[in-house]
Amino acid sequence: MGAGALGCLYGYLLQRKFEVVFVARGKQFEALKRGLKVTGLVEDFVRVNAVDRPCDADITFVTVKSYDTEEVAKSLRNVDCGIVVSLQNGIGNEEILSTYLGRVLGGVTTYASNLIDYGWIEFAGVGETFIGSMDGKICEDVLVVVEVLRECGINAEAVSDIVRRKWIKTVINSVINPITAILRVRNGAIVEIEELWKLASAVLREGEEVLKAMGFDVELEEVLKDVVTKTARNRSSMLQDIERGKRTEIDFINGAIVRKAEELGIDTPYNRALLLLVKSLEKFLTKCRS
Ligand SMILES: NC(=O)C1=CN([C@@H]2O[C@H](COP(=O)(O)OP(=O)(O)OC[C@H]3O[C@@H](n4cnc5c(N)ncnc54)[C@H](O)[C@@H]3O)[C@@H](O)[C@H]2O)C=CC1
Ligand SMILES: CC(C)(CO)C(=O)C(=O)O
Repeated sequence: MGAGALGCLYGYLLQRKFEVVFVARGKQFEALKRGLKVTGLVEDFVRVNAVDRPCDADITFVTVKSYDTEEVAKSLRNVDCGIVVSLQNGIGNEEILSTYLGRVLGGVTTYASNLIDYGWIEFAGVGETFIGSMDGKICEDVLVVVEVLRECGINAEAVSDIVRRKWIKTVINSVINPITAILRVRNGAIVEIEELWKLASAVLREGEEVLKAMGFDVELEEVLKDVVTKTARNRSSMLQDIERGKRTEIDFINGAIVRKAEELGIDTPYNRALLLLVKSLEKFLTKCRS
């Protein structure tokens, strides 16, 4: 559901063994009717079953941007969508999906894909995929989804701490994504420029404080350094959105941290500033285009 960069990558890998339907829209739907081109780690061109509305399924992987989740959740009510798995970044998607649908699982993936053009993705990185239920139980649905992914050669693991993992990934994204998007730099700049590392550390500390108050006591400095170093040449997804004049997922990343911090009585001035800056940038770019 949402056959963009990540959805097409998962669809491509899953159709090695299973029947997959790619739910797309607009120009992407038109292009996928002709086929899917994959470059990067794999060079391929395959026929795919592309449709422009949801359909019945045993498992539905939700891969739209977070700001489209509610609309998608509503449209999935009209079909039997089976087990629903969010592979999205940010906080709140599973909660939105659960408002409208049953059997919703959370997912965290570090597989990487870029949309080069309509109907064309770059398979940019093999990673890991963690699947879990939001209440922490490793139920039958979790095991089924993990088995399906593994059968297709996707590195997948059933976990009992998906909420914690989602928050950790969100805190890492809350540092890298807005800073790179505002300054229009690649991820590596965060460790290469001393002042940026100072800023990144301050944002990170706020995220860690919120996580601690939630009961997730984690030290993320080494994790942040590792992600930045391994993705040094990347243009973060938020930077790419800003460059394309698209809306970003800031409300579900830094916005989620700010809201949780307010609930817990914690002040997060750096996160608030980044949130306001990226939201201003989105508005400014929209104005420039019109
Ligand atoms: N691209 C990547 O490597 C990774 C992405 N993610 C997360 O996965 C999610 C998706 O990211 P991308 O694939 O990069 O975004 P994307 O923008 O390439 O793909 C989303 C697709 O969903 C489509 N869509 C939205 N509403 C729809 C609807 N109602 N019906 C049909 N199609 C609809 C959009 O047109 C778009 O093609 C985000 O939350 C992102 O943060 C997570 C890990 C890696
Ligand atoms: C890890 C990182 C920052 C890699 O670019 C990412 O997840 C993103 O760009 O959204």
